[in-house]
Amino acid sequence: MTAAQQTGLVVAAHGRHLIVESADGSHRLCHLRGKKTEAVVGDRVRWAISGDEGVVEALEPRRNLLWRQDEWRSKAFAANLDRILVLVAGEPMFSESQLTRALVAAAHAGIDTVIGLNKTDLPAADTARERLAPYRAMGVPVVELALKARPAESLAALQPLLASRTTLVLGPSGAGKSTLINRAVPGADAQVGEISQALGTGRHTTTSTRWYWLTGRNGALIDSPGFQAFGLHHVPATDLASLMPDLAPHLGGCRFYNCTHRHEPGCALRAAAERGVIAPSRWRLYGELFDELSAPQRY
Ligand SMILES: Nc1nc2c(ncn2[C@@H]2O[C@H](COP(=O)(O)OP(=O)(O)OP(=O)(O)O)[C@@H](O)[C@H]2O)c(=O)[nH]1
Ligand SMILES: [Zn+2]
Repeated sequence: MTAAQQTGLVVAAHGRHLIVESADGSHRLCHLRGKKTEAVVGDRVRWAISGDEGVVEALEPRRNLLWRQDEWRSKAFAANLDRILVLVAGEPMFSESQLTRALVAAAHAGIDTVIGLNKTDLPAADTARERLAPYRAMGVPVVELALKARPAESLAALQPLLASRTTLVLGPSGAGKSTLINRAVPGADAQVGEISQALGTGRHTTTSTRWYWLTGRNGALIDSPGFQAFGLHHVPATDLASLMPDLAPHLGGCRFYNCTHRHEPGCALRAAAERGVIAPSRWRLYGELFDELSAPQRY
């Protein structure tokens, strides 16, 4: 590190514009030097003052990086995460495909996941709970929440999971992400306002990812848009089963060592699905995702 360099944490990113937070809590608008580097929220960077702004000169090595890759472009969500909280609800009813994609991407990046079932005050929560049964059974913790109807109780349930960790919050539109941030982060609106102003984006834009400190800096939440098109093209199709905790235990039992578990005879995973050990919805999603990931790329 040269004398002029300082270290900082990326707390917001919008294209090549970043907000970097220094150890004293101050924020500065920074730009990335060079075309090759790409920084995301959660990155630790080295930067130098350049007039009123700053230039990010290097990224510290990342512990992990969650990203999605669609057919046409890849997008990094955030780096150096301890956990991903996937927020879902019965109304609007969550998509099991999106949930599974998020869990596979997290497993691929080596990041723990927890599911938050929000809006448990609504009758549709019963169906949502049933749809989550296979996920509970495979060991993904499911926390029941009613962030608007019973905020204190919900935050108390989340507190042990969020404390002293960096948690990325993902979830479909309407699941309650903003409600969570506003309840868990006093002054979240002010933080957003300050950052949007610095980045020159609209106050309510949802196109950028942001870091929020929890009270006393005892952990942080990262809010990120982009759950809808959760492409997994960075995951090799042949790795998919090993990234699905309900399928993985059956690997190694197939007749063919290179079984794709799609059409081969003597497939141990198919046998498990037929016995009902693997839930029908999960087996169907495996097939859909495998075919998607193994299809020839169109670009
Ligand atoms: N009944 C009920 N409604 C809730 C609960 N939590 C949030 N809501 C409502 O659900 C709606 C969506 O919540 P948001 O927090 O805006 O959801 P979001 O995930 O941020 O959605 P986007 O901003 O579109 O990404 C709002 O009208 C909330 O008031 C809850 O526990 N129970
Ligand atoms: Zn097989």
